[in-house]
Amino acid sequence: MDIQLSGISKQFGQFKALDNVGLNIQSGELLALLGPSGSGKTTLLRIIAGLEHADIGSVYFDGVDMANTPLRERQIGFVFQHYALFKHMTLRENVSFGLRVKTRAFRRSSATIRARADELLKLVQLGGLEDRYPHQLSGGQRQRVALARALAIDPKVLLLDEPFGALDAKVRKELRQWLRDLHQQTGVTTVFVTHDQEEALELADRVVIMQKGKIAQLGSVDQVYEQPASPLVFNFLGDSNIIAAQLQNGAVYVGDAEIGAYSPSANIAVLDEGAVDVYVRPSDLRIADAEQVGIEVVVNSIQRTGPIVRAEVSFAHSTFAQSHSTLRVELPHLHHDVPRFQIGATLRLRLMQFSVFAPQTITAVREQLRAPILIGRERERLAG
Ligand SMILES: Nc1ncnc2c1ncn2[C@@H]1O[C@H](COP(=O)(O)OP(=O)(O)OP(=O)(O)O)[C@@H](O)[C@H]1O
Repeated sequence: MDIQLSGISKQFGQFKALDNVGLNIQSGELLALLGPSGSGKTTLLRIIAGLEHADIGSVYFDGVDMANTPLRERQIGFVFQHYALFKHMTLRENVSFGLRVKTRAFRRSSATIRARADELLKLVQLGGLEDRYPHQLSGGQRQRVALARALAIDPKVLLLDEPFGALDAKVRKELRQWLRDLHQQTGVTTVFVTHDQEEALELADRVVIMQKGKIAQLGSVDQVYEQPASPLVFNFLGDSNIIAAQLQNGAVYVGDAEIGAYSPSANIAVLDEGAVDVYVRPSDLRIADAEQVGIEVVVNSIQRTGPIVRAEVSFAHSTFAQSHSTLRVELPHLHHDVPRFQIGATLRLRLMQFSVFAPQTITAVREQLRAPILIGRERERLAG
């Protein structure tokens, strides 16, 4: 089933939680809603579900306006962060609950319901545990029961609100892969909310990045990662270094070094020549070969954490506007560049991939971020 959201706005008192959101969710798609806390993700999910009403705008399922369709008729499966399983019921009873409470006319026989519950428990890899109670399971197992229960009603849409939010990192990773496989088997249109960009990028077909009640960007995982439409999107999807640069004759310069051509992405207004900010991920910096253009830096520190080597470097030439600041570099520990990252060494770094945006004040950059970042840019703007 496809879902169309058209001009959705929602206000809580004076606060605009959603501001004219339009979105088409394709049938069978796995779509992630990602964004900073308070950006409106859960509100949007609740409006799709019919748990909340939009002040303005409409929700269509397969082209049908849902305005007058109550929640119970929308055939939606939900899973929330805190699995609300019934403690006094076995797993089989939990999963079959939605089928058992249907009105007599729609209820299937006890044997059919039992078989369906057992089949779903097998699907979520809990076959054999049908008679256990929730307290006898791990957190990850309980969350899988919650998913089986949501699937029991043969939902047309599955809405997941931070379904793995309360679980530890390792279990989350396992469940991600598992959810991806499950989605491939069931093909149910699925929308899930997450704070975790890695989770969104790994799981979703497409990602919606929300900012202050609006859609900051919508695209495939590759599109949003490789062609972020704004500094917020870039920062939100991973670590950033920000370097003050110049745009001249279609090329981008850091100091005297031409680091590459300026190729504006389709979704961003073309920038004027002059000062710009270059955004580059620590993992997109490598040592330049002799014939390649590079930015000269000095290695300040090196840290080895498992499979990743992290270095902090500063610009080598004090004439550079960026000379007071540092960049972070990340390399896989077996990478051939690693031995050359010695403290005090002077190296030339190339930017394998970068984005260019209009310069922002540091306050504006910080406001968008959840975590502090290291920034390469001139002092005056640092004060701004
Ligand atoms: N029932 C409500 N009454 C008043 N304000 C609300 C209500 N529900 C949500 N809000 C506000 O609307 C904004 C958006 O909330 P929402 O839960 O949609 O954000 P979110 O992006 O899901 O955030 P988080 O990631 O922290 O869950 C927040 O500022 C929140 O405080």
